[in-house]
Amino acid sequence: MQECDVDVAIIGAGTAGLSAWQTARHYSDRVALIEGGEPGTTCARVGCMPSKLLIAAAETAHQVREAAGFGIHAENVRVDGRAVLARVRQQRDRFVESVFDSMQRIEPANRLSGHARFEDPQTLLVGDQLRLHARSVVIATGSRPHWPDMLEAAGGRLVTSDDIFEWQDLPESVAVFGPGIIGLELSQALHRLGVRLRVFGKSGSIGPFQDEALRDYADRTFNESFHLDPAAKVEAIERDGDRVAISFLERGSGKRLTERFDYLLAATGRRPNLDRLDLEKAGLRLDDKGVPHYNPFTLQCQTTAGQGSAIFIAGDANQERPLLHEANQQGRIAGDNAGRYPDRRAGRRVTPFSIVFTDPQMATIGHSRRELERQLGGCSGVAVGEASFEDQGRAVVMRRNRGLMRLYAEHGTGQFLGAELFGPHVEHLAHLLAWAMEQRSEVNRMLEMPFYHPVLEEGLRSALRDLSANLQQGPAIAERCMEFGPGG
Ligand SMILES: Cc1cc2nc3c(=O)[nH]c(=O)nc-3n(C[C@H](O)[C@H](O)[C@H](O)COP(=O)(O)OP(=O)(O)OC[C@H]3O[C@@H](n4cnc5c(N)ncnc54)[C@H](O)[C@@H]3O)c2cc1C
Ligand SMILES: NC(=O)c1ccc[n+]([C@@H]2O[C@H](COP(=O)([O-])OP(=O)(O)OC[C@H]3O[C@@H](n4cnc5c(N)ncnc54)[C@H](O)[C@@H]3O)[C@@H](O)[C@H]2O)c1
Repeated sequence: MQECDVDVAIIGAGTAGLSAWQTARHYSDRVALIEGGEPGTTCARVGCMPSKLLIAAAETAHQVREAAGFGIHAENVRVDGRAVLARVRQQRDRFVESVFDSMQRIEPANRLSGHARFEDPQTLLVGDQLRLHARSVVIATGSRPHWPDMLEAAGGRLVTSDDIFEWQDLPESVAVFGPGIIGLELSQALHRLGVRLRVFGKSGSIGPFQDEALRDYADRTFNESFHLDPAAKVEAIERDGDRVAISFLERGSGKRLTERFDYLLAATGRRPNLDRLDLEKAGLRLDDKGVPHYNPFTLQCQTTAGQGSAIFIAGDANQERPLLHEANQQGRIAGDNAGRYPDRRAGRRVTPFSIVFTDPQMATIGHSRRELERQLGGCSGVAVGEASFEDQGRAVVMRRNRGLMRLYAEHGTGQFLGAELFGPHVEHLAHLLAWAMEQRSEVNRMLEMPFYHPVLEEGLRSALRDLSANLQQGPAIAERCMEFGPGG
């Protein structure tokens, strides 16, 4: 077996691994990046980018159908499934290509191919041919789709988000298991492209929402378009020729129904790629799911003796916040600390926030209300402000007046602490709120910011005013339309 010495070894050339490589490279020329699967990153190959491409096509079909609501009639809308999927793949391939281009900048000697696993805390076996000794290691191995055993009954008709972008044409029907983030984005897109579907959940949860008011609102809204039961009673899953037969108790009526679908899409969560790393040989303390204990600011893993190890963990592999911008930022922190090891520095972690690209979009910023109540000693510590998009001026203009937002702040200080949003284009409002949290803004200071008219941000102002009133720091909203123009 070939032996090799490096200063830093990074396992996984995804978003976290690439950003770790770039940062660690500031300290040494001997930084190895090891990729054992398909290069190109999850985001570009099977994640963020192809899913948003599919959503963009679905959104277009929806807008054309909805045009009649403005008095504009586009007859005989036809979705060409083959063309839709061909464009998804064509653009997806361009994104993957741009990742390949950036990888070309890495010297060939530093780019290793093969599955890596630990032999001891500072030695990796890469494939069957190479033993790599490293002063420090970054685990950036990402995650993969995970499904419960009961779904296996669908056999070859069981698919995940890794598979569907390779479809040559849209199927007639899909049963989606998991109304989480991936399940909702893909379900709505497929529905709008003409695929018949039903979405089955388990725990009652919908997307990222923790606030019941938002969850119930989203439940009602999605159910106006397609069947979604967040706490479904599924009795049987069986193969029936080329199809999957699913027997379940219908929501509301409790009637036993059996429906057949072309595919069963498992969107039941993702699990970190840690199980084939031989982590027991790395001398790390693991939690009950096999994830190493690590410091969230340095991303340094703990040894079984509770000391800082020479191993760092970033991105989906640690499951803390499995999102692209987090993988990138965590990769930088882990790469910096692996490069300077045994010295290490606490990295700056940004406000948690996530955006789901459904319509209406869903977003969460900061901590959930339940978490804040836990931290601040119950509901008396947390003030809530809300506003609906149903009568919001700009949303009405665009015929997108569905949704609700709830904002949270601390009683006494008036500091803004978090929000859950469901509404049109809330990706932008979510950024404003995340930036306000980064500035540690108080609600009344946020209200002093300029607001144009007529814009969706005026809806945010209404929620902030409600929050200010509930903090007992501002007046109750009486005649808001008179004060700010129609639809504020
Ligand atoms: C359908 C879908 C849509 C998404 N949409 C969004 C979105 O809109 N916005 C957003 O922020 N996030 C989104 N995400 C999440 C985002 O894609 C991930 O958080 C991000 O890509 C994780 O990056 P990573 O570097 O941790 O992992 P990856 O990019 O998966 O990289 C890990 C790499 O490690 C390699 N590897 C694993 N084990 C080994 C080993 N033992 N040896 C060598 N190599 C190994 C793998 O082959 C892989 O290339 C989406 C995810 C999915 C699935
Ligand atoms: N827009 C984005 O930022 C974006 C998009 C896609 C994915 N992601 C990332 O990917 C991660 C994984 O997404 P995900 O949707 O796979 O996970 P998730 O945890 O968001 O959703 C999984 C869902 O499956 C349900 N479920 C579990 N077991 C089930 C069963 N037996 N039957 C029916 N339902 C079941 C859960 O209750 C949950 O609703 C997300 O946490 C997110 O960080 C982000």
